[in-house]
Amino acid sequence: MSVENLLDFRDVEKCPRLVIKIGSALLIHPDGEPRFEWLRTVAHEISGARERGQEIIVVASGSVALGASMLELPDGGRGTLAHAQAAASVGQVFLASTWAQLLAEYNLKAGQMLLTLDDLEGRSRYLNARNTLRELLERGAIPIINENDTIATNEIRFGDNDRLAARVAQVAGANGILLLTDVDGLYDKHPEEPDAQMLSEVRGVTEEIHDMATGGSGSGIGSGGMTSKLLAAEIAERAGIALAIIKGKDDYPIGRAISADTGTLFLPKRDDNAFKNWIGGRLRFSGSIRIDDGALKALQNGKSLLAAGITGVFGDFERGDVIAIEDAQGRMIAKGMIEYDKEDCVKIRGLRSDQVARRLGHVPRSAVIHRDQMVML
Ligand SMILES: Nc1ncnc2c1ncn2[C@@H]1O[C@H](COP(=O)(O)OP(=O)(O)O)[C@@H](O)[C@H]1O
Ligand SMILES: N[C@@H](CCC(=O)OP(=O)(O)O)C(=O)O
Repeated sequence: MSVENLLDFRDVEKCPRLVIKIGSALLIHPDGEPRFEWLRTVAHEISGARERGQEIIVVASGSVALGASMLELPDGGRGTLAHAQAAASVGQVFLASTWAQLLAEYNLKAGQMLLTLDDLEGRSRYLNARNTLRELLERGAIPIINENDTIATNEIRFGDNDRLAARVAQVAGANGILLLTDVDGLYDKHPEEPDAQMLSEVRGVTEEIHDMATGGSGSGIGSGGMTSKLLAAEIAERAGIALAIIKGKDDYPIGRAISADTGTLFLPKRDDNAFKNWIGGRLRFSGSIRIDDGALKALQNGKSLLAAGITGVFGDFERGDVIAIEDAQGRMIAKGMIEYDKEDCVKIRGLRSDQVARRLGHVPRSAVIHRDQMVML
């Protein structure tokens, strides 16, 4: 299962989970008015994807540009950090409600997540983001993600929604990322230069590729320019996720670019199971969990590990550590990222889910180790 050409981004088998990033320049006219009708065509495409069974996550820029126009701030709100933060605060309310309204026309629910890149670095916040994304997707909602610009500092200036999209894709275990922007793809030099040529495929974001990006945003509405898209492509490449830069200006932009096969596709280095590869590659564990025969059978059938099947807890570990799973005879049968620390595991071993809630006094994660975060040996 991996994306090898642009057409595959629409293929639910090859790309069951897709991140779509929409740049500010697409969302807003130069006079600051939102492009509602255009956005409705994107909502239509998202609903079509959901109907095909594809899970969609949206990374939506535009809060600063929208808020700047609403607050009548100069320089698109990017003159000072205080302006950008105030603009983002006002613009985000509008941005999120616009998405909610347009998706509702297709009977879809929007779930807002405001993140900073830092949120995805720390282990427990990473896990929280991962679980929220998973829950939203399982319930058929569309996560609408933006930077938490009212507190972010560097990100708001450098337009890191491109990198945020790549990190979100990694956290969500997505198979593909589409960066929709106001240019048809990556050109070998600034697209306004007369002999500039578009690249249709990139294997490896080398120095030479980075050198092709010049300056910041072309429109002056966005902020990252091609530079931040290439940084995103590098993250995606390493994470084993295919990424494409496509033109998003026209109505129904995704279908249009994909059927015409125009855009720049960045091929991933490995297959799309980078997270499991990472777990599978772990050689040292801070602890282990012993399970009974019933749980062993469940795991062999692709299920998650529940507290009820745990018979022993060894070593010392924190939530988010990769630990070993042993069968009743003490043979290591799997590795996985654990959702509880050692102390809680001891408290809940052998308990049914309703008993776990009572024992810990809070609503727990349904699984002790989720199947997406487990590798059988
Ligand atoms: N080599 C290049 N190929 C394509 N676009 C480039 C290149 N170098 C700089 N750019 C500029 O990057 C812009 C896209 O970035 P940006 O305006 O930040 O869009 P978005 O708001 O979608 O993130 C293009 O409009 C273009 O002017
Ligand atoms: N988070 C900011 C946008 C940051 C950003 O990456 O912008 P863009 O280059 O237009 O995708 C906002 O909502 O205005």
